Amino acid sequence: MAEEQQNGCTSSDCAGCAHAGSCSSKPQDLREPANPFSKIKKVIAVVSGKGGVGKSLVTASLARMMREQGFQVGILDADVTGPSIPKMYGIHEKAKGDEAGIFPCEAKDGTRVMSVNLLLENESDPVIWRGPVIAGVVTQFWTDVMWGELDYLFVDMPPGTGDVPLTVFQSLPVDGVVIVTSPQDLVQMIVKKAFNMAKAMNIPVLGIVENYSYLVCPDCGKQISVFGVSHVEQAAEELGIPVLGKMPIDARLAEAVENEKFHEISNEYLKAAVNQI
Ligand SMILES: Nc1ncnc2c1ncn2[C@@H]1O[C@H](COP(=O)(O)OP(=O)(O)OP(=O)(O)O)[C@@H](O)[C@H]1O
Repeated sequence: MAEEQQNGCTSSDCAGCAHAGSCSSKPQDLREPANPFSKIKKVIAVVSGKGGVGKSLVTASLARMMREQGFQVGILDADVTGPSIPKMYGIHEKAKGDEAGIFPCEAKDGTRVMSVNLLLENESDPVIWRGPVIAGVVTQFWTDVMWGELDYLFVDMPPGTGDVPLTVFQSLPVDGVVIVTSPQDLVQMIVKKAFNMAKAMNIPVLGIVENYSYLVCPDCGKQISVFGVSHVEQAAEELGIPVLGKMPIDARLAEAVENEKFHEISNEYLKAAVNQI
């Protein structure tokens, strides 16, 4: 539940309310200040309605793309119970800090990364914390991490619309959201939940990425729709947002993740996203 306002409304209720701006109960600003050693121009959250649709891969692909364009880029791994970003880049060191805050670790391409895995004694230790504690850690990745000067900070969100996405949307100055989906019908309904959450929090949805859209047969080059016909254009039109890309199942991407060499990847399927984010 979002915070109670004076008249019993919640801060997120204002988004669709006819009295927004004219009633006495203004939405509470719950934003946390960034660390004094952070100067971040744009914060982009990558969300998905459900798990396993390739959200982390899309987050890292967008970060790589902007890095290739010469921008200073960071990734805040808010997927605290299933962190995958450090391993994708082959980062296994521990993050260091001093009294001013924590330093993000740097990938081989210069991308700055912060993840709970960089703070755990042993990176295979499970995180068995309750929602509010996890949400608190994610907020600290904003307030306590010295990101330095960044053009883009990408936030890899946990799947769904739970505690952490709510905290990120309320506590960080998120400039836009990218939604990742897969072609199944069921997931399209789940996409609307992610879309509606961003809308309720007054955060622009920059577009949608469909993953696992097809597979190219290595012998004949035919595109096979493994998970059924794509409905992403239709869903995007309905929601009034652009399609930022359709990604096939591509062994090259999976290998880069497996071999911890994502800093060498160029994900050409998301080229259209450069001008949208
Ligand atoms: N287009 C693709 N081609 C090949 N492999 C892919 C593709 N997309 C994702 N994968 C692989 O699928 C697995 C799941 O992807 P990823 O971790 O990005 O999903 P996620 O949505 O972030 O998962 P979670 O919900 O657990 O956070 C990873 O091993 C990733 O390398």
